[in-house]
Parts: sequence; structure tokens; C-alpha cells
Amino acid sequence: MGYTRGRDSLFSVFQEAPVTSNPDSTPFAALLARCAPEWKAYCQHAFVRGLADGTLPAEAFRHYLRQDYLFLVHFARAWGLAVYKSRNLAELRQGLDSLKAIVDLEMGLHVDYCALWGIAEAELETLPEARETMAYTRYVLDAGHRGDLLDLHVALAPCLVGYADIARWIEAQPFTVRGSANPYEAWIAMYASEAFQAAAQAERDWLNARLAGQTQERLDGLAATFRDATRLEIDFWQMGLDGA
Ligand SMILES: Cc1ncc(CO)c(N)n1
Repeated sequence: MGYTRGRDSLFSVFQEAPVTSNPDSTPFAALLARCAPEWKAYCQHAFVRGLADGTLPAEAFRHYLRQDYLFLVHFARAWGLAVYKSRNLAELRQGLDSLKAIVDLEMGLHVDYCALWGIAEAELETLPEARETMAYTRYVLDAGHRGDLLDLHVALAPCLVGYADIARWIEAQPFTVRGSANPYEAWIAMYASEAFQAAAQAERDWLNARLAGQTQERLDGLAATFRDATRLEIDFWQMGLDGA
């Protein structure tokens, strides 16, 4: 399906940092471990299981897709904020490349994918925003506004790293249905793709470099942000289910 094409160019902008050696003993893994129950509830949500075995009601997926368009608008704004919060050229470039990738590529792909599910672009432009979408996206933007670039990245981590983990989890389940028998195959393939996985790994690497050497007090605050953002991702899945 067309949606999965162009992903290499889309996420290649993230593919700068090298892959770390032992993912279990990194500062980011430690942050994750502190939010283990929330992370599991997010990654193994009933919505995700429905994507995996193909039993998710189509109307739940459509509701999710519509709201995800609005999510992506604010996600792009968050990378705009990352540009603003940058303190050197490398950070400016990273924020700008992500912003451009979302605006120039990902949003267009999302519009095309929505069309395949019978959702017209005109409808996307006039959608009422669900409270769950508002809560999550504005939370991320606020974390960035009141904090620095690290706070913003930690608030964004459940999106990028989470969807990569979710795709890998789906791929590992015995009940997962792959190929044309699963209507959500293109969605799974997109997030399981090498390009998206590499983008998520680059984000883990960036976080590991920035989290190293932070004080316990600072790490406590970041863990709270990460946990909050993860809880809001859980609510986003639930919104999809409830919308059916
Ligand atoms: C709600 C949500 N979280 C994460 C992603 C992955 O970018 C997405 N598209 N939507």
C-alpha cells in the first residue's frame, strides 16, 4: 500500500546516532522501568491487540485515524517548539528535520491513508477535537514550554519509542495475523519498518546521551513526565475503542 512507501526518506532524517550496545542498562531503560505498569498497559492495550489479530472494529480504527490527524498537527507544533528550544545548530537541525518530515511527508501520507479508510481530507479539516487528543497534545506542548529540550523529548518519547515497541510486540505475538488477512497490515508494517525502528532507536540514543549524569531529582521529574505522557497514550487508545 502507498502508505508504507516513502518511509525511508521520511525517517532517514532521524538516523544519525549509532545504535547503543546494551539497551537494558541504559538511562532510558531505567526511566522505562520506573513506569513499567503504565508502559505495559499502553503497549499491550486492547486496541493494540485488536490491530494485531485484525479484530479491532473498523469504526474504532477510523475514529482513531481522524483524531490521529489532529494529534499529528500538534506533534508537528511540538517539533516547532523543539526548534525554538534549541541552543545550538545541531539541535536546530534535528528539530527542523523532524518538523519538515512531519509536515512535508507524514501528514500527506496520513491524509492518503485516511482516504483509503473512507475519510476525506475535508472531513479531517473540520473535525471536532476529542478531549483525549487535547489532553495529550497540550500536555506535551506544556512540558516543552515550562521545561527545556530534554523535558520536551521525554514527553514525546512515548509516541516515537512507544509505537516502535508496540509494532515489535505485535510482531512477536502468536495471535498476530500478518498479510492481506489483516486489515491493519499497512499500519503494522509502517511502524515495524526499518526506517521507523531506526528513528525510534535514534531517539533512544539521544535520550540516553542526555539522561546520563542527571541528578536523581531531575530524573524523578522526567520520570513523572514520561509516566504522564504514557498514561495519555493509554487514554488515546481507549478513545479509539470508545468511539466505535
Ligand atoms: C497518538 C499517537 N502516538 C504516537 C504516534 C506515532 O507517531 C501517533 N501517530 N499517534
